[in-house]
Amino acid sequence: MAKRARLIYNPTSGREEMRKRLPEVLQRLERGGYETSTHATIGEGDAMLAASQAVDRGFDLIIAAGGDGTLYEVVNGMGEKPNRPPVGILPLGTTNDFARALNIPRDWEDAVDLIVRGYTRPIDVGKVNQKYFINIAGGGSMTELTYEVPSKLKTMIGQLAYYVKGLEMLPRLRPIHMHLKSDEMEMNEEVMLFLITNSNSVGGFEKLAVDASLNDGLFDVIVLKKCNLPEFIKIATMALKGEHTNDPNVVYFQTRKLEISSPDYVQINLDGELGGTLPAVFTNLQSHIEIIVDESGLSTYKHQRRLGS
Ligand SMILES: Nc1ncnc2c1ncn2[C@@H]1O[C@H](COP(=O)(O)OP(=O)(O)OP(=O)(O)O)[C@@H](O)[C@H]1O
Repeated sequence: MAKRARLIYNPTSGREEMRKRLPEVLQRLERGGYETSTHATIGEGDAMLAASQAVDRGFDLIIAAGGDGTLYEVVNGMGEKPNRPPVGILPLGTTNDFARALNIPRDWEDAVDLIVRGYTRPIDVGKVNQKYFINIAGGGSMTELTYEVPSKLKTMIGQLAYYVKGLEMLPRLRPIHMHLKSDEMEMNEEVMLFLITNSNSVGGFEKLAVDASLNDGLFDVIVLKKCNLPEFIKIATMALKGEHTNDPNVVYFQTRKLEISSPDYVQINLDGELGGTLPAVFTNLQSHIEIIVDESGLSTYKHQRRLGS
C-alpha cells in the first residue's frame, strides 16, 4: 500500500518555485511510493495548524516545503504531539539554514529524491516556554534583525539582505543586562546577545557552534559579553572562521537546560521568527523529531533508520 504524505508548502516562499513545480513534485513523490496531498499555506501560523492536523490525521510523512519559517511552524505544529511522523524538507525558501546544516540539496529534484530514499535521523528540538525551535534561539542586539529585513528584499537579493541590514544595525548595538543560569554555569552581567544552537549553520555562519551535534541532547550556547563596535566586528569576522570561541568576550558552553531573564524587554528569536520575550527556560528535547537526511554522511550519525524498514 502506498504511504501517505502531507506536503505543506508556502507558495510565496523564496522565488515562488513551488507554484511552478507542484505537479512535478507530486508525480515524483508518487513514483517514489508516496500518495501525497497538499496544503498551501495562506499566511503566518497556517503551516503550524496544517502540521498539527496532519499528525492527527495519521499521515506517514510530513513534508515542509519553504524556508526556515515554514519548517519552524511545522515543528511547532508537531512538537506537542505524542506520535510524530518523520519530516522531509524541500528547501525552497530564501533562508534554509537548517536544510543546509543537514546537507539537503537546494535542487528540488534532488531534494525530492532524498525524501523518497527516506533515511531519517532523530533530531533534538528546543522547547522554550510553549514554543519549539529546531535550529537556533537568540536574544539581544542583532537578533531582532531577521524580522526587520523586508520579505520582498529577501526574495530579491537573498542572503545578502541580512548582511546589508546587519551593517545598518551595527550603530544600534547596545548591551543588555541578563541573568543566565544552567547546571554548568551562571552569569549575571551585561551582554550583547545570546545564541542557543542545535546545528552549526546559522545565517551564513557555518562554524558558529563548533561542537554542535544535532542529536546529543545538548544546546551549544554562545554568549557575547559587553563589547564595543570594533571588538564586535572583530568577533563577527572571527566567527566566520569558527575562531570566535577563543575571544575573551565570548562565552561558549553546552547544556541541556538554560534559564534566562532580564530586567529589560528582550525579544526572543526562534529559527528567525519572533518567539516571545524573556524570561524564558530553554530545554533540549533529545531526538524529538525524525528528519529525512542526506545518507552520504550517515556513517557519522547515530540512530539513523530507513523509512519502512
Ligand atoms: N500565502 C502566504 N502569503 C504570505 N506569507 C505567507 C504565506 N504562507 C506563509 N507565509 C509566511 O511566510 C513566512 C516565511 O516563509 P518561509 O520561511 O517559508 O520562506 P522564505 O522565502 O524564507 O520567506 P521570507 O522571505 O518571508 O523569510 C512564514 O513564516 C509564514 O508566516
